[in-house]
Amino acid sequence: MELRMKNSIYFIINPLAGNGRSLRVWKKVKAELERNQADYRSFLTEYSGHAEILARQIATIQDYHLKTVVGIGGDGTIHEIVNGLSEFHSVQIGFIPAGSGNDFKRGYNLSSKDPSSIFRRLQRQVNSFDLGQYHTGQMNRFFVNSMGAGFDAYVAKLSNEMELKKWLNKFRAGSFIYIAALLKGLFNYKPNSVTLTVDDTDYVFENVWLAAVSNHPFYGGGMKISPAAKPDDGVLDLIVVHNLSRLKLLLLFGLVFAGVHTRLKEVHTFTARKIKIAGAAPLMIHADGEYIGETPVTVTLRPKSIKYYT
Ligand SMILES: Nc1ncnc2c1ncn2[C@@H]1O[C@H](COP(=O)(O)OP(=O)(O)OP(=O)(O)O)[C@@H](O)[C@H]1O
Repeated sequence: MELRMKNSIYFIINPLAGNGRSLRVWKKVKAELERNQADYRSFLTEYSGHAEILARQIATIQDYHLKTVVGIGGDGTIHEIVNGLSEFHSVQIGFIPAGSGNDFKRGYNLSSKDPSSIFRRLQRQVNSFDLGQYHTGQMNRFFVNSMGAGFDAYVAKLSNEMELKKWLNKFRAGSFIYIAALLKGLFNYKPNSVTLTVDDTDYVFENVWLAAVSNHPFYGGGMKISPAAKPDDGVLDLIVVHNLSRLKLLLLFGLVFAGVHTRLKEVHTFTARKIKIAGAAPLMIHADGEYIGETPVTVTLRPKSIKYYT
């Protein structure tokens, strides 16, 4: 493919996101770009992981000419684009939310009412945000929303595997996927002993359901897991949920949409620049809602190192 063009806008579209919603959105955006005679190129993703490869290829081939890459899709798409561009610090990222969960949109306060307004937004100044980074024995990668160990990773794995997801997406009821997976996981998951190293201090928690590290409040399609988290404050927000019955955990997930679960005595919150999570037995971990492996995992932050148009 011939990619070399000066200062044009590159679009990466996941045609499957939001059960095809992103293609409808792309049609509107394209019409707006053509009305404005914009200099742009576009690529549709063809498989899982393709957005990351495309973003890296575009940035590598374009070198210092590249200014803007815009993703259209869900949280999985922006996760891949950010990972593809993580070493290209001058690239500015735009995103048009068209997925089912859309926590990235909520967390970074992006507008999605009029997708074609992206062209006007791209004329404006970008803002710098913190970028979460996680390291396991095998991986050293980035997250934009949150990552977590334990029950939430288990639920993420279940929800991504659920056939119900496609069906619910048709009715724009994506948030219910997480609720269905959560109910299923609730009966199967066994809490564990976990050691957390928060900056330089060790804490041991028994019967831990989950330890979640966030860059902004939203998780799982609109739940405010870390209500005080801010994507540009230079710290990660950690929440630990332990020592509670299945019934109370269910109650907690009812409270989490309003972000008032942090008042419960079984919920502990921390802020830190570096967090290590290690379970007595390996715990499942997720990054931005995708199951990625097992603990131990170390999470750090690159302050204000990524530029998004909001
Ligand atoms: N052509 C493709 N075929 C199969 N999978 C794809 C393709 N393109 C992208 N994907 C994968 O689709 C997954 C889901 O995409 P994405 O998260 O953007 O949409 P969503 O699940 O509808 O939204 P959200 O994550 O906000 O709920 C991503 O993990 C991505 O890797």
